[in-house]
Amino acid sequence: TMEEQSDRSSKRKVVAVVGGGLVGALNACFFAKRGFDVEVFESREDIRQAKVVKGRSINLALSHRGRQALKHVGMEEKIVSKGIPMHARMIHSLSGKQSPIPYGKKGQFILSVDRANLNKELLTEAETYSNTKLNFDHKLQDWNAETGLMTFVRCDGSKQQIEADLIVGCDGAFSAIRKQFLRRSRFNYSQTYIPHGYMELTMPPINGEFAMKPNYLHIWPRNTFMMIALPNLDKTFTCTLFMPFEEFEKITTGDEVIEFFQKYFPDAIPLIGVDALKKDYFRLPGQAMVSVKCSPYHIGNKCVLMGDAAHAVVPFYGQGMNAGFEDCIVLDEIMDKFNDDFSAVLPEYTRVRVPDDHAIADLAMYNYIEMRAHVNSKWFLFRKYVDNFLHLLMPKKIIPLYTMVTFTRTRYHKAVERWHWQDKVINRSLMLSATGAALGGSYLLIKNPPDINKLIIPAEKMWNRLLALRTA
Ligand SMILES: Cc1cc2nc3c(=O)[nH]c(=O)nc-3n(C[C@H](O)[C@H](O)[C@H](O)COP(=O)(O)OP(=O)(O)OC[C@H]3O[C@@H](n4cnc5c(N)ncnc54)[C@H](O)[C@@H]3O)c2cc1C
Ligand SMILES: COc1ccc2c(c1)CN(c1nc(C(=O)N(C)c3cc(Cl)c(F)cc3C(=O)O)c(Cl)s1)C2
Repeated sequence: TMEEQSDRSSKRKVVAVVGGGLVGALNACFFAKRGFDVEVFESREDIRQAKVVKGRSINLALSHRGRQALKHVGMEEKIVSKGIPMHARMIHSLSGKQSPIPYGKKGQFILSVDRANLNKELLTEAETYSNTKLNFDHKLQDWNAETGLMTFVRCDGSKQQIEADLIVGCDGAFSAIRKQFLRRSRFNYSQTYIPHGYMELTMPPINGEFAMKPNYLHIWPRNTFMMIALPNLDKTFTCTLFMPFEEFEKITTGDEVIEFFQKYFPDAIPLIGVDALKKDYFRLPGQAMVSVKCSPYHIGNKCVLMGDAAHAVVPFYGQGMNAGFEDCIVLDEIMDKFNDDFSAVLPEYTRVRVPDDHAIADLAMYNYIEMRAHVNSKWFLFRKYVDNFLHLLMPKKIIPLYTMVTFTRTRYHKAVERWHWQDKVINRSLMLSATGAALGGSYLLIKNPPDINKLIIPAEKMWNRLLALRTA
């Protein structure tokens, strides 16, 4: 049993990782690499043995933070080689016009990776460590924060009691481990379901080739509605449609689906296919998206929450998994600093990581509200041009927020502070140049006044055009 095991090799502490998803599987590698006895407990069956059901290939954007974590356990190369680089966004306008906006310089790209494959590769890597054991069909039902005793239930209804020196809660947004935290005083918790849902649709290849240019993150920004598409190795795209639940509920027949796409994403209809669209759309209902923030992440020297169990974020920054993977590096660095002493490591992890995970949760929610409010293709293009122009003008001074988030390991809360500071600088310099122009202009006007009426119209037209960008 676990007791015997921990008695026998008393020097080797037992770490129980609850949840064998993306973060749990990666964490198992991190802890095994440090020489702990690692036991992973996953409620589902081993996804590597499930018959290859031609299900939907769900994909995710992997960026710098996540790659650094994979690199730490020697997995970066293996995962990157099976990812598809996306060097730019491809903005689809209502008229079907496609405009690329690069993510940055040549080498700056993000990767579209298959979620199921990533999970399988990480589980297999964890298993290569002799001091790691994977336990599938083990659903955590309850655990005791004082004794560290966990109760798992199997699908045949039997129960198993297991204890460990450290419990790492990686059991996702609806974490059972976190339930115990909720019963304790001074535990802060907030969760927000947003009114939008998401639905995945598949865009098949056309004549064996990608239906659209593959090395792009395709976006159809339509204020209230949005669709994005990421490429897969099998030359399909997985499209994610974001729409308020009340809109999902209005569409009940295949024809209404086509009517809706005709209105908002006309160019996507021939690419997905009318029949496929009518069928795919009713495969599953719109899925909910929740944002969870909590603190502290630990209890004593016994338990720590990581990944979505600690911070579920809305996906409007493509950072959820990247942040959860970065959690693993941060904890590992603190373990080095405090020599694996959990009573010092866990409080320090909460102190260091809570501000950053809360910052990315806020950023993602802010971007959701921003995209929903007034981001259509013109405004998206305009904003990114301004970002990139200012960055070109003052590369050291102005770094676009998404660059700090996606291509650096700048602490998330520092990136937000810098973004606010830069916004002030930009607004001030815009004000300065505007007043400068106004003063200079008015001086010239006084000196030789032109026929003012001829001026008003173009200025007003230009201003209205600018505003129209936001609402068109
Ligand atoms: C639409 C959408 C798009 C996204 N796009 C991106 C993206 O582009 N880039 C990105 O970085 N992130 C993205 N994310 C976020 C990403 O999916 C999550 O952040 C990531 O999956 C979190 O990993 P996790 O291991 O913490 O949790 P999960 O992946 O949810 O894994 C939790 C695991 O715990 C298991 N479990 C649950 N309860 C129990 C229990 N009681 N006992 C035992 N096991 C249990 C589950 O079976 C599961 O295997 C997206 C999310 C959504 C919804
Ligand atoms: C699989 O499901 C999903 C769902 C949502 C996302 C992803 C995968 C991947 N996502 C990325 N977002 C950024 C980003 O920084 N921003 C600000 C953006 C935010 C939105 Cl919402 C958007 F549509 C484009 C960009 C953009 O800049 O391209 C990246 Cl960089 S990658 C969002």
